[in-house]
Parts: sequence; structure tokens; C-alpha cells
Amino acid sequence: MSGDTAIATVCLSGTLEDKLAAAAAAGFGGVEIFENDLIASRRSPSEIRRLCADLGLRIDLYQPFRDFEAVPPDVLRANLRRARRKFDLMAELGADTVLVCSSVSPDAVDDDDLAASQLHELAEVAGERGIRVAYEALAWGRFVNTYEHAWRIVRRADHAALGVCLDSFHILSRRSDPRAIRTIPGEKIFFLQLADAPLLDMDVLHWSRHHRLFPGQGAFDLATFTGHVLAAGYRGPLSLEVFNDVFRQADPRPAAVDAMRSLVALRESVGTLEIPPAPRLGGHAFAELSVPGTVLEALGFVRAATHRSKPVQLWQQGSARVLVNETTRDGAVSALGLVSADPAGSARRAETLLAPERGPSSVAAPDGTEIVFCGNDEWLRDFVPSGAAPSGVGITGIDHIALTQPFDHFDEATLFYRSVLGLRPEEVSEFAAPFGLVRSRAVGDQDVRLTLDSALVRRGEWAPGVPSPQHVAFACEDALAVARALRGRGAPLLDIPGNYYDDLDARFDLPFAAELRENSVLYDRDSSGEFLHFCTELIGARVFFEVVQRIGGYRGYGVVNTPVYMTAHRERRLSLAR
Ligand SMILES: O=C(O)c1ccc(O)c(O)c1
Ligand SMILES: [Mg+2]
Repeated sequence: MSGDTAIATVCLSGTLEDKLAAAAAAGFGGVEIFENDLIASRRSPSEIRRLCADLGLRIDLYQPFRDFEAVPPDVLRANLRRARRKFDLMAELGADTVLVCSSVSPDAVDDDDLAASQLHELAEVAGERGIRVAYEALAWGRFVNTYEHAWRIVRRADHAALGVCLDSFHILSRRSDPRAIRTIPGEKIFFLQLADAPLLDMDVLHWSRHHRLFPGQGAFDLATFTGHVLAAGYRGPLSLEVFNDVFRQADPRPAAVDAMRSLVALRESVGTLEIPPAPRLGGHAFAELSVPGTVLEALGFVRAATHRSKPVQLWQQGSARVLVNETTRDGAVSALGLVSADPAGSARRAETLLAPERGPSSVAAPDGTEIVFCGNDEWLRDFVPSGAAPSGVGITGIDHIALTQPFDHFDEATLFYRSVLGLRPEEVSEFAAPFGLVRSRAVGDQDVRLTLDSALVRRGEWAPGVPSPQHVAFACEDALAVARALRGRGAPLLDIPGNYYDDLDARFDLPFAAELRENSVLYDRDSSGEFLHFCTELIGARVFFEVVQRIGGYRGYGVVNTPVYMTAHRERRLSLAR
């Protein structure tokens, strides 16, 4: 039974019909009908019931029923009248479970005995009609705001038609210990709602109504949480209830697929679904984009091979391989090749996780970038070697690839790379770039690193370069030497202003400070090590290259320096346009 999946209509955008169609198309077994969606619909409850049946969707929950318990007698009478009407509606709808959330009403009093006896009365009315009442503690409930408290009241009420609804957001946002869930008898857990969220230091109501995420996109440990609920004996559906400003505006069809991906990954991690495991990734095989060959030449690459059937050139230096594809128009990174211990296995996993297929072992990431799973070197058989002698100036491989994400795909991208490729998301960082705040999150493992960057708000005519540029970062062992060599070859390296180096001198006393300044090489240091890096100018509108040197196991990406080079890119673009 815990293989059943459901989604609350409130997660998705559009009319009730749009939401139901999207949920069904993504493969959900059931839905929670959110009351507002029903009220705004022109269809009668029985028509909605038929529509759901036609789409193959169960109606697992009707919600929410608010502000019921612990009230004076006259309010109770009105609340019971309201409940009877809703139970009539549920009978028409064919829904047998209603969510009652803990009261926020000024009419309510702090009296557990009263709450329990009134919920008992409600359960009596519900039970006679074959309806179950699932009582949920809202994190901001006036008197009841923890699941332990809701369970104490449900236990005291002691009615077969009354149980609890557990919602991971309310429980984890308040940092309640979820282990005690195991002490609730499984049959008294009437419903389970799942939502992740980023850790934000803000009022819980606002956090809940705007920033919930699908499992795996935020910072909560949903696998452990769900493990406790299943260990308690819960056998109902895993249902997503995510209030999120972005998803509420997004096309509901891909949003529902993203939602389903989160549940497939969650079920894998709690052991209720077996899917092909993520094969080990052995590094970046290539990055495919469209830049003039002369730029790569100036960076010390040689044209090593030509594709047998496509207008694609393979440029190489060390183990850094760049595919120049003349047919990709906007010049952005169009494909990434990743070395997989089992390319077919990687592709099977991606397919199970609902990634659109692009080729026999390639899939599309949420932003459309193609991810190609490569065996060690056999993909090279599609290329005819040019015979050019390998040379180079010290670039050894690809260190990471920075993929700028459309803001609306940022959270989806995190989940995609985490679940499909098995990469580990790092902390989210934010920095003030010249044209607004940028959110950045790296996903990676030992050998594959990607950074996902996104402008938080992108509006108006003033902000240039939409969408923002991406970049491919090459690794080297001596950034200063490589920078000098590349300048000598006339590579289009980006000039960094003197103020940056004055600040660096103030913060650090570096023996090589003058060389950094002279070569426009940037510097960062943290507890993990040191980092030297420099960039080329923008090549076309959408890409540039970076060369990086990691010292002593530095794990970051020099994010502190990003605003500096972003500004330099902007100035350079303006000066070229003049
Ligand atoms: O934000 C709310 O009011 C609300 C309503 C119903 C829920 O199940 C919930 O978790 C929150
Ligand atoms: Mg809820």
C-alpha cells in the first residue's frame, strides 16, 4: 500500500481540471482535493468524482476543515452544521477522509479535554457516514501545534473514526523529534503529507505557505522522517502537499513530473521501491558548446578529431575535451558528457526517474541541457582523429561546469542532479551580482562537479545578458603559469580591476599577490584550502571559460569572487559594443 502516491491539488497551477490532468499524466494514484480548488470549479462534486475516476485518480483526502475544536457550545453547533454539509459534499465526491487542522480561531480555548470531546463528537457524525477524520497540528496552531499534542488529543478522544494526519513540514519546521512517531499505532495515522523546505529563519506560517519544496529539493531529512512513519505501520499513500510560489505559477504538467520524481527517489531511499542504482561517475567526458575554434586554440587546445557524421569538432588538452557543435545556435553549453561505470544503467535510472530521453544513453536535464552517459572511451569511436600532436599549456581536465538555471527550474534541477546522477547538493549560497542577487548551489561528487546558478529575480530591460552566461572551468596545477602562457598566446582573458587586489592585500598577506594582480588571477581561501582562478572574456553571448587551481583539497568555487568577474564581463561587453 505504501507504494501509493498522491498529490494535493494545491501543489499545482491552473484550474482543477488542469491540476487533475497533470497529476494523472505524471502517474499519481490519488489526489488531495483542496477545498478552494473545488469551490472555484464549475463542476459539481459528483462530476469531479467522475472526472477523477476517468483519469484513474483516487480522491484520498478532502481538505482542509478549519477551526473546529475547543470552542463554546454555540460555535460548536455551527461547526457541526458546517461539518455535516462538508460530509454531504464528500459523499458526492466519493472521498472518505477529511483533514481537520488544529484551530487558529480566537474562539478556541486552551483545553485538551474539550478539544478531545468535541473531536469525538465530530468523529461520531463522520463515522456514521463512513468518513474518517484526520487531525493535523498546524505548526502555527493556536494551542495545538505539535504532532505529539495532536496525538494526545486524538488518543484522549478515543474514536475509531478519528486519527492523526502527519505533515512533515509542520513537524520538521518546528524541529520536533520525529522518532516518537514510531509510538503512534500505524492504524491511527490516517494520512501522511510530505513536503521539504529550505532552512529559513522566518515565521513558520509564511515559510509554509510560500517556500515548501518537493522531497529532496530542500534541507529536511524526508527519508528518515518517512522511515519513522512506515515503521509505525502507516500503509496509506505518500502524498505531497507543497505550497510554493514558483510551482503555483509553473506549467502543471512538468511540475507534476518533478513532484513524481521526488516520490520515486524518496521511495527508493526508504526501501519501498527498487530502481536501478546510480552507477559511479568517473568524471567529465566532455562539454559541448559552440565557440570559434580560434578561441580554443588560443587556450592551448588542439583539434584532435572530427565526428564521423555530425558537424562536431573535438578539441582536447590533457583530459579536457570540448566538443564544438556548429549547429547549436545560442552558444550555451548544449550537452555534458559524463563518464559512467555503466552508461546503460545510468540511462535506465534516469528513465525511471522520468528524465526525458534524448538518445540511447542520453537524457535532458530540466533546463534542456543534454546529459550523455559515456563509457570510458568508446564514445570516441564516433570521431576520426586529426593526427594533430597533443600539446598544451597546463590545462589538465574539466574541473566543473556552471549551468545557469532559469529561476523557475532551480529547485527542480537540484533534485534532478541529486536523484538521477546521485550527486550531492552542497549548501545554497547567495551573492549580490551587479544585476541582482544570484543563488548558487553546487552538486557534485569526487569526480563530477556542477554548479547551478540562478538570478533570484530577473525583470525589466535594464538587466542585460538574459539568460546569464554559463561556463566551463578547466583544472590546472599552476594557475599563474597557465595565465602567463595564455596571455602570451593572445587568449582573450578577462581583466580584473586593481581595487580587487587592494582588497585582497588588505585581507591576506600573500607572497604571490603581485603575480595575481599582474595576471588578473582571482584568489580564495577557506578551511578546506586555497583556490586560484581566472576567466576568459565572454565568448559570444552565453559562455566563457575559467581555469582553476585547487590547493590542499579546496572544495568551493570561489563564489566570493563571482560578482567581481561578472562586473568585469559587463564592462568588457559594453566597451566592445562602443
Ligand atoms: O496553510 C494552511 O492553512 C494549511 C492547510 C492545510 C494543510 O494540510 C496544511 O499543512 C497547511
Ligand atoms: Mg498539511
